[in-house]
This record gives sequence, structure tokens and C-alpha cells, in this order.
Amino acid sequence: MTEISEDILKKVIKERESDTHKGDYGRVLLIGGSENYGGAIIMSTEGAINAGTGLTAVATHPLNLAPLHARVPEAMFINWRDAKLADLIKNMDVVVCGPGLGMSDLAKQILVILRRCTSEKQTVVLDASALDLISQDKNLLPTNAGHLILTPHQMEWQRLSQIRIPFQTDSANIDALNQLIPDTNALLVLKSNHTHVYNGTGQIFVNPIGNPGMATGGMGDTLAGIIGGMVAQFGPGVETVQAAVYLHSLAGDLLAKDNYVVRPTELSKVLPKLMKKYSELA
Ligand SMILES: NC(=O)C1=CN([C@@H]2O[C@H](COP(=O)(O)OP(=O)(O)OC[C@H]3O[C@@H](n4cnc5c(N)ncnc54)[C@H](O)[C@@H]3O)[C@@H](O)[C@H]2O)[C@@H](O)CC1
Ligand SMILES: Nc1ncnc2c1ncn2[C@@H]1O[C@H](COP(=O)(O)OP(=O)(O)O)[C@@H](O)[C@H]1O
Ligand SMILES: [Mg+2]
Repeated sequence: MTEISEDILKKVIKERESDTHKGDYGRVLLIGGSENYGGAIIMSTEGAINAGTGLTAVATHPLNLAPLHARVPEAMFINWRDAKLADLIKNMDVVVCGPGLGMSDLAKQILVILRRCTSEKQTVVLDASALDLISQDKNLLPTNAGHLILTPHQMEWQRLSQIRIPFQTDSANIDALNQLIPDTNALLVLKSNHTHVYNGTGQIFVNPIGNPGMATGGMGDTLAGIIGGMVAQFGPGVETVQAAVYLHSLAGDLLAKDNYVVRPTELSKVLPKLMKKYSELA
């Protein structure tokens, strides 16, 4: 087991070359945000954009169009019922699916489309409702994606792995990950006060930072977006995911120095400054 440290940020976050454009920093599509959970996909999108995604698109319920554009005009919008969703998915580097997606039949259909349209070169980050739907039907897993990153909290992992929270030991978690996805490219980010990152080969990375001010709805949605944005720029390896987990908590700790509660939307705002600092320390 390895403890994640600040060094991972210096290693992963690169200074940007002058001769580059938005196409060099990845295309991310975020899918989620039902009528009742629009905030989840907006917070996720804020995480992705503030972590530096080159181009960001959001597939969501049409009710979310105005609030999404009011908060993040950088993001493009598509109605999640639009037939063009399939082609959009095919053109993405990273798809983050699940924040506020909900458990409807439409949400299930979206997972079917995602499974059909993803391919080897793409990374899919699965969070929240997407994981709960997959718990009900494992055939919904988008196994054609080259890289799969699962980001459950302990209750979502209990539903998915059938391992009750007190029995979620490292060895049980690795066995369950390998059983669920017999592919060493899969990563499991098991969120708790000390999030563990596992890969299929049995490596374990533990996040030693973060704080209970971060126990606020939307904090995981934000992390899923940050992971998507960082994978889009720095690749889908386990080091990128460790860096995203550490950066999220570091931002949370920075805000918790003088705030009782850390709002996910405030956390996203401090990411560009932190990333700048670590890009220069490489
Ligand atoms: N503003 C919004 O629109 C929000 C929407 N959300 C969406 O709401 C849907 C349901 O997700 P929830 O996660 O709220 O509901 P869940 O029912 O999946 O899990 C929440 C419950 O799990 C238990 N739990 C045990 N260990 C935990 C751990 N380590 N971390 C977190 N919870 C733990 C807690 O009792 C908690 O109330 C998802 O689609 C999610 O994305 C949430 O992300 C909250 C914010
Ligand atoms: N007590 C805590 N200490 C450190 N980090 C925490 C704590 N509580 C929550 N977090 C972090 O906040 C996030 C919560 O994720 P999640 O439960 O999926 O939130 P949501 O679904 O509401 O967005 C995780 O990254 C978790 O590590
Ligand atoms: Mg969550």
C-alpha cells in the first residue's frame, strides 16, 4: 500500500506548451443531471472545466440548460434524449457518466448507448447513479472502453460488489474489482474519509488528506469531473487518478483552514491556482 503524496501533483501536472490549442487538452462529455439532480452534473462540469479540460460537453435533461450555461458557459449542451448523443460519445476522449443521472428507464437507455458507442481509445468514468444501475444489471458496464474508472462511495461499492461496508478490506475490494471487470486497465476509486485507489494488478494507493468539511452533497460529483478533466489532459493511468484524488482533497483542506464547510463549487474555483503552482514545481 502506498500513501499518495504531494509529489504526484508535481509529476502529473505539466506546464502548458505555447504551441497548443484546446484540442490538445482533451474532449470530455459529462452525462447526468435528471430533473431533480441538475446540480450534480453542473458541479461535475465545474470540476472538469476548472481542472483544465480542453473542450467540455454535457448531456443532460433540458431543464438544466439555462442553469448550466449561467454557471459554466464554457460547456456545450446536448439534450440527453437527442439521437446525436451516440455520435457525440464516439468523438470524445473521456466520458464521465452518472452524477445525478437517476434510476429511470431513460438513464438505463443512456447506459446502453454508452456501452454501444465507446471504444478502445476512450476512458469512461462511472459515478453515482451509473454505478447503482450497473449494480442492478452488470451488462450495462461499458466494457469496450479502453479504460474504466469507477468512483463509488462505500455505499455504492456495497451495492456493486455485494461487500458490506465493514467488510470492504483491500483484498476483498481487489478481488471484487477483478471479478467485475477482468481487465487490468480498470481503476477503482473507493471514496471515504481516506479514499483508496486500486488497480486491477492489486496496487493500492491511499489518500492521507481531506477533511470532514468536505462531507457535503456534490463533493463526489466534483471529483468525478476533476478525474475526467485530468485524464483528458494527462492520460488514463493510475498516477493521473491519484493526482486528481489528492488535488481534490488538497483544495478541500485549503478551504477548510478558514471555513467550517467546504462547498464543492468553491473547491472547483481554487483548482486552477493549485494546478498552476504544481505545474511549475515539476
Ligand atoms: N445537488 C445534487 O443534485 C446532488 C445529487 N446527487 C445525486 O444523487 C444521487 C444519489 O446519490 P447519493 O450518494 O446521495 O445517495 P446514495 O443512496 O447512493 O448514498 C448516500 C448514503 O450512503 C451512505 N454512505 C455510507 N458510506 C458513505 C460514504 N463513504 N460516502 C457517502 N455516503 C455513504 C450514507 O448514509 C448516505 O446517506 C446520485 O445520482 C448523485 O449523483 C448527490 O451527488 C448529492 C448532490
Ligand atoms: N470526512 C471526510 N473526510 C475527507 N473527505 C471526505 C469526507 N467526507 C466526504 N469526503 C469526500 O467527499 C467526496 C464525497 O463523495 P460522494 O459521497 O460521492 O458525494 P456526492 O455524491 O454527494 O457528490 C469523496 O471524494 C470523499 O472522499
Ligand atoms: Mg456521489
